Formats: sequence, structure tokens, C-alpha cells
Amino acid sequence: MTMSGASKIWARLVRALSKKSIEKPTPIQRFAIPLILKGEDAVARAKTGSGKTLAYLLPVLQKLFADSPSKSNLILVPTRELCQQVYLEVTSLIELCRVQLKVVQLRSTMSASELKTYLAGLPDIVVSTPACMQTCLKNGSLQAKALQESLSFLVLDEADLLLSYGYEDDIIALTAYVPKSCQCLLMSATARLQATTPDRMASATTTAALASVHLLGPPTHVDPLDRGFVKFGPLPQPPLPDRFQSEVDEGGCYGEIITHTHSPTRDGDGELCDSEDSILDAELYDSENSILEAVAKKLMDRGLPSENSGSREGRDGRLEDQQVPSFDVIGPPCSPDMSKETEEEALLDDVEEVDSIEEVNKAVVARVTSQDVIEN
Ligand SMILES: Nc1ncnc2c1ncn2[C@@H]1O[C@H](COP(=O)(O)OP(=O)(O)OP(=O)(O)O)[C@@H](O)[C@H]1O
Repeated sequence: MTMSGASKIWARLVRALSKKSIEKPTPIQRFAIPLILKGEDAVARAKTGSGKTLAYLLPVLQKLFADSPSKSNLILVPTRELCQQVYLEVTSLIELCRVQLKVVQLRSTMSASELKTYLAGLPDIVVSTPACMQTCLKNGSLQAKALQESLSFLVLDEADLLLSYGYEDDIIALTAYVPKSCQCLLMSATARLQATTPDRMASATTTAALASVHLLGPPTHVDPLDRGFVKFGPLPQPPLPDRFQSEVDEGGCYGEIITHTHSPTRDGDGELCDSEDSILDAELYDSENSILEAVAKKLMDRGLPSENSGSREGRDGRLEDQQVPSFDVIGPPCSPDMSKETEEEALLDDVEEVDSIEEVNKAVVARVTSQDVIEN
């Protein structure tokens, strides 16, 4: 499908949103939607109630509408209640779009035969807890091969909770079935993470980052002005995260950036270093008995690209053989001699220009078309 075709689908989604009285994207949606539509993996943090659910649901639906044959998408949430909440959000949007998609929510209370029925033919969207997915894989309700062949998006919603509720093992086990072509998104609430104790925070964030390293591969470069999203490029070696950075905008809207860089010499380039960084650094470097090595090993075993051997295969061929830009922001590239302040102003000016979901879409279409990366 061409992007103009995709635009028509967007109109349908925009109409559906308008029926829910949702006219303008929230900041996290402004940043997330274009990047996710471009095929980026993302780690997004923004405070509770900032619209993170739609930030990933809209691109997931958009791609689902455009994909033929249809792909499967997995949304992992920490609790049954959230499972129900996300399920209702998806089904109401789909209903308003007047399209037919199979969406299921899984519960651990379901019998194996119920689970099997729900998962027959692999639904378009599965909302589940990680534990329940593991059960399905173990009892054969879900065929690992089917998942590997069709998974288009893996979303870890409320990743901070997912990873502090003891789901780490389930998530790590699940990553073995995530194809390299799968787009992975981690969404979490900064406020909630900050409200927890330093130890828990370090542990959750580290695990989130590790999961993302495992699932996504770390980014090659990150710009400190990038608000809330990180582009993941080719996987350098060794695949171990060295450092996190965090940045919170004035209104706390975009939350933090998680980055994984591999060269300590990149640190201190005017990027923020706060106490949280130190905690995280300590946690990361002290990886002896952490899951870090296990994840790194799994990553290597999976044969993900090493050094700069190129981007991941298969994602519609869009990233193939491309020079992956070092980072992605909404806005034109800044000239090298532009001061930081001017750069920031340019970025924010550009964001201000995009003030409706339709406009975001137009902007994305323009950007994506100009890069000539989406073919079908
Ligand atoms: N662009 C928007 N305009 C108006 N309302 C919106 C917009 N996006 C989402 N909402 C509404 O805001 C409410 C909160 O959104 P949502 O649950 O996605 O927040 P969240 O960031 O995921 O919060 P949490 O971290 O608690 O899950 C929902 O009722 C949702 O329908």
C-alpha cells in the first residue's frame, strides 16, 4: 500500500478519534506517532494520563489497516484491569473505524481450550500479561512458530510496572519468539517510576533497558534534544548498554529518554548527568549476577547483526541498506554550528507547527516520502 493509501486510512482513524472528542495529539503522541509510523523502535516515558495508550495504538492500527496479509500485534500489560482497559480502547476505536479485526484479551483464569480458541488463527491484536502469554506458549495454545512468523509489534505497556511486578523472566523468555522484524515499543510512566525507591527504580529501569536492548538493539547515537524517543540503529558490539541519560522537559510532558551508548567517551557531551544516572550506571556496570549477561548472550545467540553490519532484516525492507541517521527529532536537521539554544528553539518551533493528528500524519507522509523508505 502506498502512503497516499495509508493517508486515507488515517482519515478514518481521525474520524473515529473525533467521535471520541479527541482532536489534538498530546505531546507524547506528537513525538511517538511519526516515529513509530516510520518503523522506529521506541522507549517512551511520559506521565500518567498523558495519552501513551493512543500514542502506540494509533500507529499499530494504522499499520494493521495497511498491512496485507494482516500481521499480529502483541500488547503486554501488567494487570488484568489494564488488559481490560487497553482491550476496550482498541475495540472502541476499531468499532468507530468500522473495520473488522480480531482482538482478544487473555486471562490466566482461562482454560487451555479457551485460550486455544481465542488464539486460533492468531488474532490481529492480543492483549495479555506476560505470564499468560508464557502459559499459552507452554501449553501449546499459541504456536511459537506462528508468533515468530507474524509478530509485527510488541508493546510493553506500563513497562515500569511490568518490570517491577516480577515479569522479567516471562518477558525475557518471550523475547526468544520475537522476530527481528518486529517493531518494539516500551511505554512507561515517569512519575510512577520516580515515586518508587531508588533500588526499585534502578532495577526496573535497568531491566526495561535490557529488555529493549535485547528486543531492539541499542541506538548508535542519541541527541540530547530528542524528547522522549530514541532511534535504535545497527547493533554495535559488545551489545551491552553502558549508560543511561535522562531528560525531562519543563512541563514534564515528554518524560525521560533511555539511551544505550557503547562508547563511554560519548558521555559528557553536554548531555544531562543527574543522580539517577549514577544509580543506573552503578547498576549497569555491576552486571555480574544480573540478567544483563544472559540477555547479551541470548542476543548474540540469536545472531543479531554485529558491529555495523546493517540494520535489522525484514522490516518491510525499509531499513535495509540504509544509512541509519544518528537520531530522529521532529524537525529539520540542525546545522553543525547552531547553538544548543537555537537548536532547541528550532525543535520546539517545529513541534508547535504540528498541532493536529492529521497534521502529524501529513508531516510524517512528507518526511517518509522524502526519504523514500516506504514502498508498500
Ligand atoms: N489526544 C488526546 N486528546 C484528548 N484526550 C486524550 C488524548 N489522548 C488520550 N486521551 C484520553 O486521555 C486519557 C488518558 O490516556 P491514557 O490512558 O492513554 O494515558 P496513559 O499515558 O496511558 O496513562 P497511564 O500511564 O495511566 O496508562 C484517556 O481517557 C484517553 O482517552
